[in-house]
Amino acid sequence: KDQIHIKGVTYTIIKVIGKGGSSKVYQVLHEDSKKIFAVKYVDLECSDHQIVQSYKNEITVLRRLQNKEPIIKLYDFEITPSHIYLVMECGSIDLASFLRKKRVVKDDILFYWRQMLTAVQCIHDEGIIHRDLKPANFLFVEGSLKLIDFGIANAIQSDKTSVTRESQVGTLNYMSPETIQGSDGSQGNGSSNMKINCKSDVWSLGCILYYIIYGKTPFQSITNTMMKLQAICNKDYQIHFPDVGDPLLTDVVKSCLVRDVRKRPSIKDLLSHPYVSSRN
Ligand SMILES: CN1CCC(Oc2ccc(-c3[nH]nc4cccc(OCC5CCCCC5)c34)cc2)CC1
Repeated sequence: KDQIHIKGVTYTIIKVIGKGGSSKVYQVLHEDSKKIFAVKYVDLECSDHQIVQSYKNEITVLRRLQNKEPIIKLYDFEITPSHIYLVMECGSIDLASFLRKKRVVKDDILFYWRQMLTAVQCIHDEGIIHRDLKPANFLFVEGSLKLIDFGIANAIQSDKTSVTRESQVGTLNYMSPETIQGSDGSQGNGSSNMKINCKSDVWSLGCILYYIIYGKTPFQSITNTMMKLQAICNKDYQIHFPDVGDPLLTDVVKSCLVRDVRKRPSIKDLLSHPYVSSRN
């Protein structure tokens, strides 16, 4: 049996959940407690100092956010010069895989939307902006959505070695216009103003909500990368919002996909939007 030893504790590998460049996520069994965990393994051999630091930053933030419900639990970790092991709670399925399998029932949309908003609000409250939010960053754990990562360290792809990889790593479909145009101050070329930069995550959340409602992201049909980027930034390119019989819901998704950052709502605004606040 393949086993992993972390801080002197033995875990038996059940299966590979996902693979990244230099990282893997396993579903493991903790022998003593017979509990299931997810172990994220990062090979630091061929990782430069920058990458090592990015993983350490991700761990620091993950530990700081441990008391927040919508953030994935970290139980233990081990950092050596050659590898990093993170023992985390194991979810049932990530949102990307879930949405590929089935459409969301309309009444569940509000439930998921509220949880995604509160999860992203947690990292914003810690001064973290993800800037690369997509369904694969959200995980179902006992029926509730939790944020798996904060966009600080490298991304993980789903382990579909056999099937063609529909992984969402590196997808541009959720990227905000200001991130594409580099006017969000992330390259230090402008205001590092938190209030404005948080809005990039609101755009991405809007793309996720759009995908949940309509089964595709707003610019998915534009396959040419350059054309896609231009359309995302082009104020004259109208995104269509077909009626789905819930004007409040279409109002929410429309408001997130406003290209003018100043006119785009904040997470706080979205949590007090009638769609969210007027229903139980
Ligand atoms: C395709 N198939 C995959 C297995 C399963 O989905 C998951 C199960 C557990 C998990 C997970 N739990 N704790 C986790 C802690 C960290 C990272 C995690 O995933 C990372 C990455 C895995 C690939 C998909 C994107 C997220 C973690 C995540 C997906 C069912 C669908």
